[in-house]
Amino acid sequence: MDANAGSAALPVNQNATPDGGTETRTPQRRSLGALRMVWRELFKYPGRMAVAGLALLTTATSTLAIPYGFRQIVDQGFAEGADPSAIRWWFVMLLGVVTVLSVATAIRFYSVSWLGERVVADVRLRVQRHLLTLSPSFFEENSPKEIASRMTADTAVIETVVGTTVSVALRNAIMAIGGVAYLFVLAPHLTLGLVVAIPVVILPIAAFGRRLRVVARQSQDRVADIGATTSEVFGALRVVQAFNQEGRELERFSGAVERTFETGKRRIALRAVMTAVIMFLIFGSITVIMWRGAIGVAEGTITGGTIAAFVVTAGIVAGAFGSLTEVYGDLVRGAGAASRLAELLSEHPTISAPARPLALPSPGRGKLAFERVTFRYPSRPELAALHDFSLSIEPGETVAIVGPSGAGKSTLFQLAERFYDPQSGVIKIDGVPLTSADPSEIRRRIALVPQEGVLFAASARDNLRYGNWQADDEAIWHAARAANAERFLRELPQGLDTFLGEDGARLSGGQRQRLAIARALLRDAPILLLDEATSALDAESERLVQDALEHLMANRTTLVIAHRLATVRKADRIVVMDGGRIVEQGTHESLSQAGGLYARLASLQFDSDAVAAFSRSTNG
Ligand SMILES: Nc1ncnc2c1ncn2[C@@H]1O[C@H](COP(=O)(O)OP(=O)(O)OP(=O)(O)O)[C@@H](O)[C@H]1O
Repeated sequence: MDANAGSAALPVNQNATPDGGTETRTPQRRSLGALRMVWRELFKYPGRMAVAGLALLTTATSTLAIPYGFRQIVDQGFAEGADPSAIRWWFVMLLGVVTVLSVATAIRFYSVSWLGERVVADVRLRVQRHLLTLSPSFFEENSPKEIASRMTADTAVIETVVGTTVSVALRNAIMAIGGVAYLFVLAPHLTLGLVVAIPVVILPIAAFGRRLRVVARQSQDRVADIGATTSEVFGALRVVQAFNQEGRELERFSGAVERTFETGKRRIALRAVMTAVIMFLIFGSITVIMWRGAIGVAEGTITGGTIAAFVVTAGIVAGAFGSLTEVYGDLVRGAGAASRLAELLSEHPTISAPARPLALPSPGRGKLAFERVTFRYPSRPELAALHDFSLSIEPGETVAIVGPSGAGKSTLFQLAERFYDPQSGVIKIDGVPLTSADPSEIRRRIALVPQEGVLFAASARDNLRYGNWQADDEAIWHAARAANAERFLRELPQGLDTFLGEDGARLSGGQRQRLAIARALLRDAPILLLDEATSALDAESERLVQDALEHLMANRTTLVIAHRLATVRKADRIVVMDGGRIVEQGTHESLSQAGGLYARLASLQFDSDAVAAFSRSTNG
């Protein structure tokens, strides 16, 4: 995958659910080699693995010791004239084995599951740490939803592999091998018969199991459809009721419910048949063995205890083989999940610091220059978002960028933050080309106020400190005051500790903007990139935001994508862009009078009455 060539899109996740049916796309994905990444994580915990391994061995051997105990008890305990002390001894032994088995099972379960949880935690951390270094362009081409599914569902599959599958595989392999060996010791003839019978029992069960999993999956998908229909209807209940569509929506829902029922019916029918077949095969083979055994007992070639031990061991062996047939499928699913995570890890950041980054002058002056920059987004190589673009902004200057949609205004910000590198030309901060500096240094010189004040699901304090994690409460209140955010912050139920909730749903648009401004104030960077919100605010809120912006822009180099008349009028210079080029430059007065693109845009975009009044006043 070559992210630089703009083809960073990951293959679509085929199936990241832990419950089966993973269809991986490439043969390479089918190989279990992808699980190497998981083993490597696992081997970081050798002590825990040793405990798990020991417990595993103990449970497997003590499980096999149970039929041995049975044999002794039946042959000696139930025999006529048996010695009571011998009986006690064998029962005590059996209880001892059961105790060891129980304790070892608990230890095995805990250590193996611990490893599963730990490995998944480590993988999640590793992937997240890596993803945070990738450029925003990666997330344009790969949906965050898809990546989130890898972080949750795929890692859950890996947890199953480590926490269950591997343990099941090892334990059952030991029990199958040990069990068959013991069976041969007990009754070689019967065992030969059993060796033939096991595949006859196991194969149909495995085949049924696979079919059942597919149908179970379809069943789950239908249930998910019900969920989707429900959330859609209730999410838009006002529209549904306003258009009197309740009846139609119920019909649609009933369709989804009936389809779920039909799939469910197929699943339970299959399960019913499967149960009958399995019961017949299992109990049928036990009956046949017992029958052969009974003949052996009658002929005096075998003891009752041996038969008892044989049946119990055969059950254990059959169960072990049954479990082993499922292991491969689980491992393949795990390998698919691991390779999807490995893909994320192998993604190289397109933007990184040079080996020997140049230091930016300190303290920063705030000069920002674009020199003959031509830039095409990797995903749209045919279109130049900036075309031979040059613009130099002096320290402390405020430049307003105006232009129609798609002119390339936001692209300037993307390049100034070095989220992308241009194909030609250079961008400099304080005379240093961005490609020669450390990206984190560059970004430290910039405060960004996006159009929509982004709020994180955290306290108001942390949302503000996003600008500067070192800021104390005094600095926070100082910034809040300057951003006209103090009053509403003080009125929050727990002040700065108030949780702002996902998407900051508890704040109005204007309040969010002022919070974003306060955050940028705390950042206290020499360069300000301000994307003015287009959302209309009421007059009072608008005034508060404008006033806050003035505080923010003071003594800073400001590049503002302007949507407000007040902003362009205060700017030192207005740059009018179209098609990735500068088409006009000047002040509001000069550009309004020039009658070009700016004058046209201004009359549409800004408050037209105000522009008209302004034009009248300057003309007369
Ligand atoms: N991430 C992207 N990938 C591909 N093309 C993009 C991307 N972002 C913007 N473009 C394209 O680049 C051109 C410039 O876009 P840009 O966002 O800079 O315009 P803008 O002037 O900010 O527009 P608006 O005012 O609508 O936000 C447009 O043609 C746009 O379609």
